[in-house]
Amino acid sequence: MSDTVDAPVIRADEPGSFARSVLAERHPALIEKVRDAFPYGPEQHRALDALRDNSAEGTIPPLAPTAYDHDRWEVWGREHFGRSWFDVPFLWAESYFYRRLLEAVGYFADGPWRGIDPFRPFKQAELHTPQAEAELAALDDVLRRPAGEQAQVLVHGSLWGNRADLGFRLSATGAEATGAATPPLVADDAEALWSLLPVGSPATLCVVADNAGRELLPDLVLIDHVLHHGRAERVVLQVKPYPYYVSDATTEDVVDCLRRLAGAKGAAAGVGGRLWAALGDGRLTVRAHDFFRAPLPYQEMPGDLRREFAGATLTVMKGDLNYRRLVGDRMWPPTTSFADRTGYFPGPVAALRTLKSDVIVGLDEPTVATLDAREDRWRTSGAHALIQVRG
Ligand SMILES: O=P(O)(O)OC[C@H]1O[C@](O)(CO)[C@@H](O)[C@@H]1O
Repeated sequence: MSDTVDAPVIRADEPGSFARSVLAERHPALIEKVRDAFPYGPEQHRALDALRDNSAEGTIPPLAPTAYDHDRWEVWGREHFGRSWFDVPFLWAESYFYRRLLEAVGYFADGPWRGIDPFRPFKQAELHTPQAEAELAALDDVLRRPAGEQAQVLVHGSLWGNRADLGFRLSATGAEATGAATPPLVADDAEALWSLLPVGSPATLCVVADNAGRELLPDLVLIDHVLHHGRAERVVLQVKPYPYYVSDATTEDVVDCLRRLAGAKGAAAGVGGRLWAALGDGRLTVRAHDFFRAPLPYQEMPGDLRREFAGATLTVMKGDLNYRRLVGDRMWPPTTSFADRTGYFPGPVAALRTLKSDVIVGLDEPTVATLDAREDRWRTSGAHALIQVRG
């Protein structure tokens, strides 16, 4: 690890970079989308204007001393307050932007808007699109196939479901946005993943969720498969403790997805019913550890979370943000070993991720050469995906 540990931390200081486009283009667009989705009052409009102006040109302000979780952000932000949003680590800047956005809409304040998820309308809409309907209907066929085939299809469903996040679609176009074809994976350790969960083993699977809506539905179907076919005795689903990165799943989103499944027709309803029962008898647990909304890499996870991961037979990290936090949000040479980068992780870990930011490790030379030769934006377009495992 030592030869690559100095890979540059990703920041948005370079005009034209992906990180810059997220802060300078996606964030203002998101503010307007949230503003339009709710009948907010003048105070919230003023706060949203202030956030829009500040995050475009200003320096990063600390939270007010009376703010919810002020003390924690004082520590997390010590080195960054007073600097430009573009000069601090990209991971930190995005995370703090979402914290400020919640503040602007009154999420933490006493009053009627307390606890109202500003992204909920978008997440809910996703559950009722024709695509979601078709994906649920397709389960009638998929769940009749042999178990091994189901496993293969469902892990890919969960993987490509990650392409569906709203933040990404705020700027993606064409195939990137609609999620048309799915090319071969740039790394595919699916076999290693399933070998860690043999049928009949008393495994505990931990799934660190990413997006709600059209990603969480296939995640839940995959979890049902694992429990139903005896590949794990217990599953822990980790979600965010509050709304984050537009579409990240919270407990409320899990409940919405379970209701959607249970209320569907055919095989999907069976999945919903089994998962509902699994929550009732403790085979499935939902947790929302506070660290999941920290602007930090997993290498800095607290002891209780470390122990929790250590107790799992396998932890599956879903999505791009979890990948950045898992391997470190740096410009690693793409052939850097995934096993080395995740060597600190306290147990076997798998990443299921579509490529939506600059970070990438664990590729072989020929794959990198082919991608570089064919596409300018293969790291960020969302058109490619990977399954990587460290056993
Ligand atoms: O939902 P995912 O897969 O974690 O993707 C989130 C990604 O979207 C972005 O926030 C950009 O919108 C990336 O910076 C981030 O890694």
